[in-house]
Amino acid sequence: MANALELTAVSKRYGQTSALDGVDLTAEQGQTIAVLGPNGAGKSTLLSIALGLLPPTSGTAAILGHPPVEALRKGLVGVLLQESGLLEDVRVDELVTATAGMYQKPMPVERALRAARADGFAAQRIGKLSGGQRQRVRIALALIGDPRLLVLDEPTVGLDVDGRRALWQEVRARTGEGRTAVFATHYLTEADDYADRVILLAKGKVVADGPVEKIKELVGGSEVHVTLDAAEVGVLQALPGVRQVRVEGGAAVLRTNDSDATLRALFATFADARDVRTAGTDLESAFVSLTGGN
Ligand SMILES: Nc1ncnc2c1ncn2[C@@H]1O[C@H](COP(=O)(O)OP(=O)(O)OP(=O)(O)O)[C@@H](O)[C@H]1O
Repeated sequence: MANALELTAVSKRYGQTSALDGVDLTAEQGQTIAVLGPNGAGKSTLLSIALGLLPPTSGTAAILGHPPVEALRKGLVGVLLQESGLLEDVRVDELVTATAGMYQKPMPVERALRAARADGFAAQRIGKLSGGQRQRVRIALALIGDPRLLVLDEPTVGLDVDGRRALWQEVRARTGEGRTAVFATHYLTEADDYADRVILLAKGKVVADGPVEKIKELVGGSEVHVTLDAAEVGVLQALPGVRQVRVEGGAAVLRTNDSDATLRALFATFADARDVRTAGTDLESAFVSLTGGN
């Protein structure tokens, strides 16, 4: 069975900027994959190259065994890009119906509208819609071809709770049937809740790739959060067990292999240590640690 998506040694340069640097990615059919990374990490560039919308400087991309442009032409892919333009003067149902006509085996228009929670304003002109309603229309357009692969760039931006829940319900139903979804997001909880696998990008490189649990394990240990009036990072770094220190507002966050030893030394060294709490590694901490704290 062909992979849903395969990127091999993909690099993209814009002048001096290296947007992607030797990225390999293989997505099997039936997976839901989240692409995470700080602003400018290369997520949109990766998705655009995967879709054949942007040529790589080097490397290759394939969708279900086809060159991306051919896969798009065959209607195998549904796409939602950030803030893509929509025709303003047509009704929502007219636009979705016209788009359905471009696919060989589209899903019924009503079903796509319902799945995207756009059925309540199907007769409205697009020009009159709110930002979140427009995003629902983009989702309906991504779904209408009943594609084997969905590629979604920050799909839940601007969506309310109901819209988000509906989207993930649809994605789950589709991957349950062996279809594939790849989405970029800044919402780590979405990756945690809905992705089988996370690809973590930083400065154009894949810094981690695997199930959410594996990504958390990569960082390992636990964290001690503490408020101090004044403390030098170097002193905190030297406490027993501590592997990494970062400062968040007035609090210091110590990543440690031995939270008991760290806590004992912390209280012995700093009389003003307060608001102390410890936590296991969550995806956010792993993200910060693996992407260099951006
Ligand atoms: N058309 C372009 N011309 C020049 N540089 C670009 C262009 N598009 C992207 N870049 C640069 O490539 C890098 C990756 O950008 P990209 O948009 O892929 O990041 P991203 O991870 O999607 O960011 P965000 O989270 O902000 O959406 C950035 O340094 C960006 O400035």
